[in-house]
Amino acid sequence: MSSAAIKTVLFVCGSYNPPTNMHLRMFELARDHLFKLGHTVCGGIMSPVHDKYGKKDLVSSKHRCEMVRLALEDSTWIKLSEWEAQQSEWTRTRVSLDHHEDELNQQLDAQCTNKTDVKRARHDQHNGSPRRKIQVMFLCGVDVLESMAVPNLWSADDINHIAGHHGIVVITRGDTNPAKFIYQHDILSKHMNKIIIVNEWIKNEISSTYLRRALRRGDSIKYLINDKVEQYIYQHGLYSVVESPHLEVSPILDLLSNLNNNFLPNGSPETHVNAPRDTCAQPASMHAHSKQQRALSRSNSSRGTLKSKSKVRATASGDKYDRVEFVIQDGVINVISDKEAQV
Ligand SMILES: Nc1ncnc2c1ncn2[C@@H]1O[C@H](COP(=O)(O)OP(=O)(O)OP(=O)(O)O)[C@@H](O)[C@H]1O
Ligand SMILES: NC(=O)c1ccc[n+]([C@@H]2O[C@H](COP(=O)(O)O)[C@@H](O)[C@H]2O)c1
Repeated sequence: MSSAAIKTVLFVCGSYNPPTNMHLRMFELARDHLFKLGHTVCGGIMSPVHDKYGKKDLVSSKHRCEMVRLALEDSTWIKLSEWEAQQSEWTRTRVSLDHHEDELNQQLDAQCTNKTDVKRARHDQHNGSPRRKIQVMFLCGVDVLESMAVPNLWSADDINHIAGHHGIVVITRGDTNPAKFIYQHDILSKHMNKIIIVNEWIKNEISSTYLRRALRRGDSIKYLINDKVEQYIYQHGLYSVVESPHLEVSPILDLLSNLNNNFLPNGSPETHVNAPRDTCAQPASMHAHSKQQRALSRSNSSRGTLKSKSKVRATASGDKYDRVEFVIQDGVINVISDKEAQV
């Protein structure tokens, strides 16, 4: 059977704590690469690890599965598998790969009502078992591949089976050299022909660790994670999130939208937000010292250069502040009072 006749399903197990955009990018990168090598990739599986895996800061699999489900709502070909999470204990990756491959092939066989097809499948024996029509390949980042050298973490037999039977697609991460690692590993080097390295040329160091840290500090995680997953994290207060960085500044946004219509197309200086009171006066997009500045900075930062032709005085309020007053003149926003609400 040629590699094009076997359908490939990519399988990634992991913590997904939380799922990041890079977790999904991995699938796209791998599919493009495999397509160029002549494989037919027909699906992807994300399999969140069991709670008993016991990794530090792991939130419950109920939340992690729900976050993966939300992240995948827009994907046409990658699906969540809750099988690992629903077992009574942690499952080795080899066992999970085998389970998903058997399950898919059985379902495909069951759909195969044509008797000759069934006969052919039975006849097509390979090492005593019916030849598979769907191959579930192990997709991982290079850190997981390298963990195969950690003593007692993976059994030699499992590595042999994962590389030899399933095949591995590995995505580069940081300044790593998977080819050298594979060469130095006795078992992996035996299966060099079944291990496909996909170079991520646009280095992307998004990790769940980085996002958890940002959330603990109240920093924004927008554009690193699916919007619905981000909302889910705030709604459920996951990862000791200190506050939503999205202060309610809609009145200011409305105001700026209106002002935009009054701005001249060319010629005026760039708009800056001057710091209120005694804080450093910097363009808000460079550094926001106070919460008010952060709020204004967010409302401004995506708008680029604004051109003003008139002086405007206005006030706006948010959920934490009862009133922010500012004047816009010659493209400069001057905050003139920023009274914090008494709670
Ligand atoms: N930026 C990345 N580049 C390449 N692979 C990645 C990247 N982020 C995650 N992966 C891969 O995604 C899979 C699942 O990742 P998992 O959620 O377990 O780890 P992680 O994102 O590194 O999380 P943490 O930071 O919590 O350790 C692993 O194979 C991991 O190597
Ligand atoms: N022996 C094994 O099968 C084995 C060992 C280590 C990690 N893993 C898997 O790798 C995935 C990623 O784990 P880490 O986040 O610890 O790198 C998890 O889904 C975990 O189950 C499997």
